[in-house]
Amino acid sequence: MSHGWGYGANNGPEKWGEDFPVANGPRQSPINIVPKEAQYDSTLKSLKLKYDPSNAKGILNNGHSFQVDYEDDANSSILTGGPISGTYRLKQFHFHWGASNDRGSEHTVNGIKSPCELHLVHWNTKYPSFGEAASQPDGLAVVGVFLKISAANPRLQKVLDAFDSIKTKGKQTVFANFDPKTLLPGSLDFWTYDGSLTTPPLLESVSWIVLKEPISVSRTQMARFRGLLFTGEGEAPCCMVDNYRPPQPLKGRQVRASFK
Ligand SMILES: NCCOCCOCCNC(=O)c1ccc(S(N)(=O)=O)cc1
Ligand SMILES: [Zn+2]
Repeated sequence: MSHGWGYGANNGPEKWGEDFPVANGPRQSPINIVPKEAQYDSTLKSLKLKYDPSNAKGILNNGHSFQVDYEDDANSSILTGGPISGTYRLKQFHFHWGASNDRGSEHTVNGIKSPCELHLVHWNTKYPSFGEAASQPDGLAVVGVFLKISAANPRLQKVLDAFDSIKTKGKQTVFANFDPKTLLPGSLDFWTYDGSLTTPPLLESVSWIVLKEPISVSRTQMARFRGLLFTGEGEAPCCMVDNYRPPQPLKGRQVRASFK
């Protein structure tokens, strides 16, 4: 692709392999999760998420999604337990969503898409930085949470209220004092498997931890996600929708479940 990657017909997931050959690698993400084929693993520890709301820095429209960035120069917002060993620091969280409520998530369950999926991105502190960790097979851990259409989710309000300030690509604004733990469902039961970043550079460095229980989002709230733009100020506007990669071949990987 002469132009940058995206989600359009000319630069979307079917084309990413041209610039990023790992797109056809052995541990690509997302995947379709088939609960009946997941193996319950009693040795999996419970997930431990300890977040410091004051680590929240800003919210950015990066032209592919929007992300909330966190201070990661200390072990104050961390993930431990689950399938991982050691301590992983929260770097950012972001979402993927569809143009309509019948699609939008990256992982699917029994082939079913959700309208939206939240990703909380963490990096292994055995490496000096996120960038270093991102190229290591045990470098990253991403917690995925499905959003399903139901009552409005008040926990999303602060994020939604920032959208007017980050409508176009490259815009960012201060986003302080936010605890991502408030975005998690009641149960931390999860599926886990070895995978990759779901956007270029598609690095095969992610321990995926996908929560079984979704959180809610209303139709109106989803409509506000779709008001963001892929495009920059002054460019012909293109709505930020369908920014999801479809499921990739499992290639013999085992999906484990933390629950029976
Ligand atoms: N700059 C040093 C090397 O960095 C390589 C990592 O790529 C940087 C930008 N991408 C990401 O950080 C990044 C993070 C998470 C996900 S996802 N959707 O898999 O959770 C996809 C992409
Ligand atoms: Zn993501």
